[in-house]
Amino acid sequence: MLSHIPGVNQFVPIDLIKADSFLSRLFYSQHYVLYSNAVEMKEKFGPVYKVAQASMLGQIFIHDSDFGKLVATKGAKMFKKDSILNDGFHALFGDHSIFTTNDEVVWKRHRSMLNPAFTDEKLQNNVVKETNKTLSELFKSISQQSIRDVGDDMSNLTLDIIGRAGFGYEFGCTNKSNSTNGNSLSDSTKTILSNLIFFLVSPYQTFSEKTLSSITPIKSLFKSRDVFIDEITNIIKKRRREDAPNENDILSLLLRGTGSDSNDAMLDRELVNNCFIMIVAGHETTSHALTFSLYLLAKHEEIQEQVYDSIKDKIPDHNTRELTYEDYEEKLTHVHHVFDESLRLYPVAVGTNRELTCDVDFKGYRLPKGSLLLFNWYTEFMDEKNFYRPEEFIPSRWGEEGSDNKRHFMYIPFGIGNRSCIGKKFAKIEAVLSLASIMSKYKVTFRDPNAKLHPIQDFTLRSGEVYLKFTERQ
Ligand code: HEM
Repeated sequence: MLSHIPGVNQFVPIDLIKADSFLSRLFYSQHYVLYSNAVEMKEKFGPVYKVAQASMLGQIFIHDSDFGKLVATKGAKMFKKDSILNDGFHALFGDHSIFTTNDEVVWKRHRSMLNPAFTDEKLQNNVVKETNKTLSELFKSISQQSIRDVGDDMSNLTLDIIGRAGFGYEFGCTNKSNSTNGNSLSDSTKTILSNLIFFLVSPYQTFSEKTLSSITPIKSLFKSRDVFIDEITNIIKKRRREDAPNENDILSLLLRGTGSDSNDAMLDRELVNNCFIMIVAGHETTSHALTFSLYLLAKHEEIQEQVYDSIKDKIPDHNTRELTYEDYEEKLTHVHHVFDESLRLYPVAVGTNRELTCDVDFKGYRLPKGSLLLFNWYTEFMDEKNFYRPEEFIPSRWGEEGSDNKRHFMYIPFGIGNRSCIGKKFAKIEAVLSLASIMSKYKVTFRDPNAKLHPIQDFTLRSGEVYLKFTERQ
C-alpha cells in the first residue's frame, strides 16, 4: 500500500512551482534543510518527505542510500536534471555543456568526448605535474608569510591547477609575478562563484537579464560571465593558431577535430560552455574540500603527526623530491583516508537535484512524475548504522576490513550513476598530492586556538574563514 508523503506545507502543486519560479525563490532556505538541519529533518519525517518552503516549494527530499542504488541502476530512464535549476545555469554557463544540457543525446556526446581527458594515463601525465608545479609556487609564498588564509590559498591553488591542467592557461594566482591577463579571468571566476547563489535564488525565470542586473551582485556576475566568455574564446582562438598544442590538457583533446560540422566535433559555443563549466566545477569543490581537510588536520594534531609519520615511513626521500602518481596510488593510504573522512564530515556537494520523468514507487511512497527531488546523501554519512561515532573525525575507519563494499551505494560524495562527477579522479589526485606535500613540509596549527568552523551552505558547502599557521618541519 502506498502512503501519503510526510513533510511540511504539502499544498503547493508542482505545476504551480514550475510556472512561478519567482514565488519559489522568494526566500532562500536551502541551507537550513540541506546541511545544518538535514539530520534533524530525517529523524522527524523519515527518509522521504516533502518540503514546501521558499526555494524548496514542493520539493521531495530523499535521504536513503537505496535511492543511490536506484539512480545507479535505472537513473537514466527515471530522472533528468532539475529543469528549474538548469534554466538558471543556462543563463550563466550556456546550455551546451556536459553539466547544463537537458538533452540526453547531447549529454552523451559531450561526456564521451570529455571522457578521454580523464583517463588514468592523461591524469598521470597532466594533473600530477601541474599540481607539483603549483604547490612549489604556493610554498614560496608560505615561506614569506606563515599565517595563511587557507580558503584563499586553496582557491588559488585549485584555480591554477585546473587552468594549467585543463587549458594550458595561466590564471597566475599562486605566482602573481607570472600573471598577465590571468588576473581578470581569476577575478571573474571568483566573482561568479561568490555571487552565484544570489542569482540562483533570484526570479531569473520571470525577469529579463536587464532587470535582474539592477541587483548589484547579479550585475557583477553577468559582467564577469561576459569577461569569462571573451577570455575563453580568445584562449580557444589562440590554441587553434598554435602549431604544437599541449597534448595532455582537456582543451587540446576537445580541439582535435573541432571546427567542422561532423558529429564528433565540438562547436565553438560547446567548447566555450564546457571550458566554463570545467573551471567552475573543477575549482570550487576541490578548494573547499582541501580547506576542510586542513582544518580537520589542524584540529587533530595527533592524526596529523600519524599522517606525517606514514609519509616519512613510506617515502623516505619525500623532502628531496616531488610526489609522483605511484606515490598517490601506493604510498599515501593515510592521506586518502583523511580526504575521504573530511568529505564525509563536510561533503562539499551534500546531494543532488533531479526531476522525475515517470512515476516511481520508493519505500512505500509514490513519487509522481514531474516531482523535483533533492537526494541528500549527507544524512547517510552521519548515520550510526553506516559509521560508528559519525560526528568524529576518524580517518582510520577507511582502512578497516569490508569498509569499501559496505559503502558502495552510500558513500557517494562525487554522486552516483551516469551523471556522477567526471572529475573525481582529477580531484582526488590533486587533493591527495596537495595534502601530502603540505603535510610533508609543514605542521599546521590554528592561529587562534579557539577558532571554530562555520560552514556555509551555498550552491556547495563552503568552509568559511580558516586561518592556519604553517610551521616548516625540520
Ligand atoms: C572534491 C571535488 C569534487 C566534488 C566533491 C565533486 C562533486 C560532484 C558531484 C556530486 C557531481 C554530480 C552532480 C549531479 O549528480 O547532479 C559532479 C559532477 C560534475 N563534476 Fe565534479 N566534483 C569535484 C571535482 C570536480 C573536478 C576537479 C572536475 C573537473 C576537472 C569536476 C567536473 C564535474 C563535471 C563536468 C560534472 C558534470 C558531469 C555530468 O553531468 O556528466 N568535478 N561533481
